[in-house]
Amino acid sequence: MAALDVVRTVRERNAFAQDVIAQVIDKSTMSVEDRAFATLLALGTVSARGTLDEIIDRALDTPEDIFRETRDALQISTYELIFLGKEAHAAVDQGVEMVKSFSPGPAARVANAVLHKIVRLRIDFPFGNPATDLDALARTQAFPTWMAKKLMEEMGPQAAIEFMRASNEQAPLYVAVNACKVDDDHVLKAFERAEEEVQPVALGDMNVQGCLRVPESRALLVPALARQLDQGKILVSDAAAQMVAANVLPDEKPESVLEIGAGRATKTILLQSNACRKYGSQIEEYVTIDNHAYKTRLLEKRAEQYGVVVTEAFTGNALELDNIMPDRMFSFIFVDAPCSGMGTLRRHPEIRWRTSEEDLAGFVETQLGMLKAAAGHVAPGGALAYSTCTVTREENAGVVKAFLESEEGAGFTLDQLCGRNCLATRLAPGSSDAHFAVRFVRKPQE
Ligand SMILES: C[S@@+](CC[C@H](N)C(=O)[O-])C[C@H]1O[C@@H](n2cnc3c(N)ncnc32)[C@H](O)[C@@H]1O
Repeated sequence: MAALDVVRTVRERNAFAQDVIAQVIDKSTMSVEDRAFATLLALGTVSARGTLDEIIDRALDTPEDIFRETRDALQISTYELIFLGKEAHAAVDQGVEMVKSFSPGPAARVANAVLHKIVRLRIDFPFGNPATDLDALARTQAFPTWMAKKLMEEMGPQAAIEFMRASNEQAPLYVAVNACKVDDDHVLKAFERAEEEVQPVALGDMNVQGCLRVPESRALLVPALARQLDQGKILVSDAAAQMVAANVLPDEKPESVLEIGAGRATKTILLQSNACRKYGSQIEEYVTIDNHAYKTRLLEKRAEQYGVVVTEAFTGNALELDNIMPDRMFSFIFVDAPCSGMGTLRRHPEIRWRTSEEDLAGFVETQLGMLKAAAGHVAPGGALAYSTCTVTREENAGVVKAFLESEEGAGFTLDQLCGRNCLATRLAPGSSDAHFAVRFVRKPQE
């Protein structure tokens, strides 16, 4: 029933599944095992929603007549039948019980009939040959066809299939040691005392300093470790975000930083923590901007919790930077751009079916607009970094190229990050999300 609550709330409020899970499942009194299963079911159902709807529609004469609540419950049972291979009777009975919990009459009879039909349809899934039929291939991975096609075109078939498979896995849990408050040893000892395992993290050939993998997510419920979180000593964050934050800062400590798209402060905390590691202290003038007031409020609260210096937190449209902070220059600007988020589908399962191919052009316009708006505020000799958590060519290399070819980008050159033109992590089972970052430098005499 908890999974049903999540699926329904995500749909009704257009909410993020992880936020709803945090409220509905993480705060419940269910056992650790029940919570883990409800989370798996909720995340799986939300991420496969479009494919599940298609299967449900195949089992209905008039798909538009079914109540939305009934469909939510059917999606969960269909997910169990098709993707978890659950035994037919158990999945049907459970689905009918779920529907009865809010509508005991005809809706439960409809659910029973539909689920029996889906049991019969199951043998034909994915309704085509995945080797030759893209729709069938997309169904096997519960991806929208346009997304599967795009991944195949950009990555090649094998890498695309691996990427889609990995997107359906459970995301690993990582924490960052907040060097603004403690050193790594302090946190390692806390885990040791709590008898919980943590592992250092390397992505490819790079160690990510202060990044720890926590194999058992329940470890963070242990009071002593939960306290480390409450006290802002550790931060839950994907390893790729940590890797970007560890490597985009310039070699010399910047006098002032502007973070564009600062959201809820995750990168703010990571960047200031890495400033402590790299320069021995936080950046004294640290300004942020995001276009959502509620995120700015949260940013200020979290900055305080994590002991992180934020000198000014603006709410506003970064495309209009010239009006918001005219003539103001920064030695380093970090653009954490809004993007399609396709490198984070494990953590944000709703993205898959909420994003359309047409949305990509809108993201590119904003990303390029942010870089162009930021360009005039980078001090001569200063640096400008650009980061996304996606894998599409147009949002990553495409935006970089378009910026360098633009009038605003003409005064910049692409810098090296760890000896390469860009940082790009790959999504793989048991590893980090896929993030992308580059850094430009403004020519001194510009
Ligand atoms: C990738 S998210 C940033 C995540 C954030 N840096 C963090 O680590 O928590 C991109 C952010 O850009 C913000 N954003 C989108 N369009 C914007 C705009 N035109 N001006 C300012 N911020 C914008 C979004 O609200 C979102 O928080």
